[in-house]
Amino acid sequence: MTMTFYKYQGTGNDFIIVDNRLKIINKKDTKRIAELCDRRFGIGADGFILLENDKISDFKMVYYNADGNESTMCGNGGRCIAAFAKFIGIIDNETEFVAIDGLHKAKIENNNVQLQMQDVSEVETHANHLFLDTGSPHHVETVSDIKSLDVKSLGSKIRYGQPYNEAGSNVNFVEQETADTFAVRTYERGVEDETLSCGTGVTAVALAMHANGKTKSNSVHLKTPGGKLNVTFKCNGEGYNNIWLTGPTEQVFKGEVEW
Ligand SMILES: N[C@@H](CCC[C@H](N)C(=O)O)C(=O)O
Repeated sequence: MTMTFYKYQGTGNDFIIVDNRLKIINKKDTKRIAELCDRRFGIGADGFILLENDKISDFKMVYYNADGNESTMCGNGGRCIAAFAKFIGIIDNETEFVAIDGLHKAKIENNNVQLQMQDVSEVETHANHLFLDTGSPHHVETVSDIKSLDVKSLGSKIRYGQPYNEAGSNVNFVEQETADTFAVRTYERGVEDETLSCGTGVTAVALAMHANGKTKSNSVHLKTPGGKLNVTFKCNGEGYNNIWLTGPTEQVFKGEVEW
């Protein structure tokens, strides 16, 4: 069967997106998803996303990591699928859709997409890092000289180490630049490498840096290797709500491939 796909990127985090409203895809074929995400033998992407019908919201987002396994929430993918939903005409400039972690609102202005993230009830503070779940699990560690860090090797040790083990965590390294600006590099589980940007990752970094007092601002700028993102939020004592992730998205190309 020939499948039409669209390639999107959000600050360099790239995705294959397929309109699966007519249920054309056999979702159990995770081997084929991994092949399509392969950067040498396939289309190449950090993740594979299906847009499906939903009974209570505008559409459903189903997210797979580049390894072919369905995973938890993807923030940049959520921003890209909102732009795609507008492109195929099922929404206008505002939407509410469902993903694995629940309902998300999104607002689109030209190529810029704002995505509301789930509330975060707890930020765990440990001796050398913070840990929180922003729809996906994130380890956050402050470093100096972030540019020269070997993110793949350090990230993979943490991702497979205690207490995360096989289930794993995404790993974010962060260096403060100004009172409300942080440089971030992320090792993504399921890609098993550094990606150019991670939406749930920068959301985790913004909240963690507020929780540990490194910033007092509730509008935090995050500089990733793939571009700039912004996270705004309200602090409600222990946790955070009204969390919005904002940044650019782009449709890179459309293609056809055998499924
Ligand atoms: N790129 C994503 C995160 C995708 C999920 C992650 N790899 C995991 O398995 O936890 C983002 O933009 O949030």
